[in-house]
Amino acid sequence: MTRYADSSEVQVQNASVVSTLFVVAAPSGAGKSTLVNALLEREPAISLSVSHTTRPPRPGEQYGRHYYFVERAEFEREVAEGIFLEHAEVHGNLYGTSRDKVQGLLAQGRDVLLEIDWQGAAQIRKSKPDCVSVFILPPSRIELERRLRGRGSDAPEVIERRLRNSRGEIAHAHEFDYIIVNDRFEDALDELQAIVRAVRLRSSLQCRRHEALIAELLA
Ligand SMILES: Nc1ncnc2c1ncn2[C@@H]1O[C@H](COP(=O)(O)OP(=O)(O)OP(=O)(O)O)[C@@H](O)[C@H]1O
Ligand SMILES: Nc1nc2c(ncn2[C@@H]2O[C@H](COP(=O)(O)O)[C@@H](O)[C@H]2O)c(=O)[nH]1
Repeated sequence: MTRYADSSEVQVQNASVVSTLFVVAAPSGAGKSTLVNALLEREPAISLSVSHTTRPPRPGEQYGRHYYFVERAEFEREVAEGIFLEHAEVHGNLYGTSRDKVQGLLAQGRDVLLEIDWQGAAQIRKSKPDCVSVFILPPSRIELERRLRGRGSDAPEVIERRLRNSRGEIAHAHEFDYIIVNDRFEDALDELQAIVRAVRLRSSLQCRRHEALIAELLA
C-alpha cells in the first residue's frame, strides 16, 4: 500500500482506491445540514463524520448519530490527549472532529465529509491540503433569519447570537474552494453533488491511479 503523507488522498495500489476529504461550512441556518443529509442520500458512499460537542442536545438529537455530546471537562481532556483532527469554539460551545475515525475511513478508501465551521476548516486545510472545501451562503440576511427562527430548534437568545456571529463567519467564505448559494434547495443540492462528482472524476483520471496498468502494458 502506498500512502501519501500529509495528504487526504490515500492510494491503495491495484485496488486503485483514492479517497477525498470534503469540508462543508456555513453560517448557522444557511441549510448546511439539510443539504448534506440530502447529498448523502444521493451519494451513500460518502461517510459523514460525527463530531463531539459540549452543546446540549436539541429535542430528537441522538448521541452518536447527530453528535457525541460530552461535558466541557471531558472535551478539554480529549483536546489535551490530541484526539481531535480539528476543534473550535462556535457560538459558545466546543466542537471537534475525531482524528482516528476520519483517518481510518480515508485509509479504507472512503470519501469523508466534515460539517464544521470556518475555524475548523482552516485547521483541516493546514493538515490536509488536498481537502475540498465548500461554503454555503444564504440568499439574504432576511432569509437566514427566517430559516433560523423557522427551524424552531433554538432559544431566541441563541438565535440572536448565531445571527450576530454570521457576519464574522461569512467574512471567511472566500477561503473555500467553492461557494454555493442555497436559494432554491434542489439547485443548491445539484451544485453540491456536481462538485463531489467532479472531484471523483478528477481523482479517477489521475496518472498515479493507472501505474499498475501502465506497468503491465510496458512489461
Ligand atoms: N433552500 C432552502 N429553502 C428554504 N428553507 C431551507 C433551505 N435549505 C434549508 N432550509 C431550512 O432552513 C432551516 C435551517 O437549515 P439547517 O438546519 O440545515 O441549517 P444549518 O446550516 O445546518 O444550521 P446549523 O449550523 O445551525 O446546524 C431548516 O429548517 C431547513 O429545513
Ligand atoms: N470546528 C467544528 N465545527 C463544528 C463541528 N461540528 C459542528 N460544527 C459547527 O458548529 C456550528 C453549530 O452547529 P449546531 O449543530 O450547534 O447548530 C455549525 O457551524 C457547525 O458546522 C466540528 O466538529 N468542528
